Amino acid sequence: MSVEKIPVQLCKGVNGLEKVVLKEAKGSSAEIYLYGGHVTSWKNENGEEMLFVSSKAIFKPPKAIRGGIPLCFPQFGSHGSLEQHGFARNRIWSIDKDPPPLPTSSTSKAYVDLILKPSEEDAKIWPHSYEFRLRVALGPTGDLLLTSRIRNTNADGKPFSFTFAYHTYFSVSDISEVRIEGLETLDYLDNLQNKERFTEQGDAITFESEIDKIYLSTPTKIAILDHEKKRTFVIRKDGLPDAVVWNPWDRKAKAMADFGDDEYKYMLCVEAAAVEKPITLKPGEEWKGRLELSAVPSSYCSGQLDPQRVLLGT
Ligand SMILES: O=P(O)(O)OC[C@H]1O[C@H](O)[C@H](O)[C@@H](O)[C@@H]1O
Repeated sequence: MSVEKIPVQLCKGVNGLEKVVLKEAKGSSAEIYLYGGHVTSWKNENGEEMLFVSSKAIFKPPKAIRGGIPLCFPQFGSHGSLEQHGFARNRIWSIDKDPPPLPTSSTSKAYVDLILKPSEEDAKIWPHSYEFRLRVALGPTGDLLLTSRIRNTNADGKPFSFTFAYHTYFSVSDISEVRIEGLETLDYLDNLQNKERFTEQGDAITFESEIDKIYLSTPTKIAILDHEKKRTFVIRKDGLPDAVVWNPWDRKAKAMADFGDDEYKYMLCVEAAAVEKPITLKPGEEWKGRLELSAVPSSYCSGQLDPQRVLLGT
């Protein structure tokens, strides 16, 4: 079904960096910087900000913006020879004026298509040709939809492999009042223990110290319950089997120049990712990774919310 697209507004953001503003008819909005193809804002129809961006975020290349949804490609973390999280989040993307059609069930009218291709410099550090197309869309109920399409365009017949994450920083009212449903009993690699493999215990994940875990082969849906705000973020993902959970806590927060000392209390990263099993593409092949974020009211007080309903619901 073709829907008439709302024209994209391009304007100047922090430090004069260009950004796209998306507005959906019922009032939800999003902002995406061409620097990094980086979503830095997602507001619901009441204008409430759902994502966390540090008050000390630098908004100046080559440093990635601290917060929002950094794109980790072609490498997640230090799982490889490239710089931490690869380089897609440190490059200037372009608006893709004539993208290949993207079959989607969404009736979204507010969306933008961005594209990143390697520069000659990039080819020196990662000797491959690719087209990375990102569509950011607002759904009719204010959901935020990200679709990444990465195609191998190598002319030399060479395949390439990569790891990937949507490194989402969620805004939370108080990290000690947050829990994650959907990752119970899963295996994970603990970045705080030399990436050793462990098995998660059987109930919701809560937070009282630094956490940096890559949960493996997770369900499609994960719920993040914010008790104080009575709000549940629901993550739906496709093509991204893993999920990274990260909060730096106080010591690491103090060590990050672009992060406030106490900001760890107000954020939580739950990152839809493909890390354990790198994705390999032959020339001409394309990978698609989808992320759908929604924020639903959760009558969570005294455990009334039935997380299974949230996770198993439609
Ligand atoms: O500071 P950055 O390069 O953005 O990385 C921030 C964090 O990203 C991920 O969550 C990794 O699992 C963490 O180990 C890392 O500290």
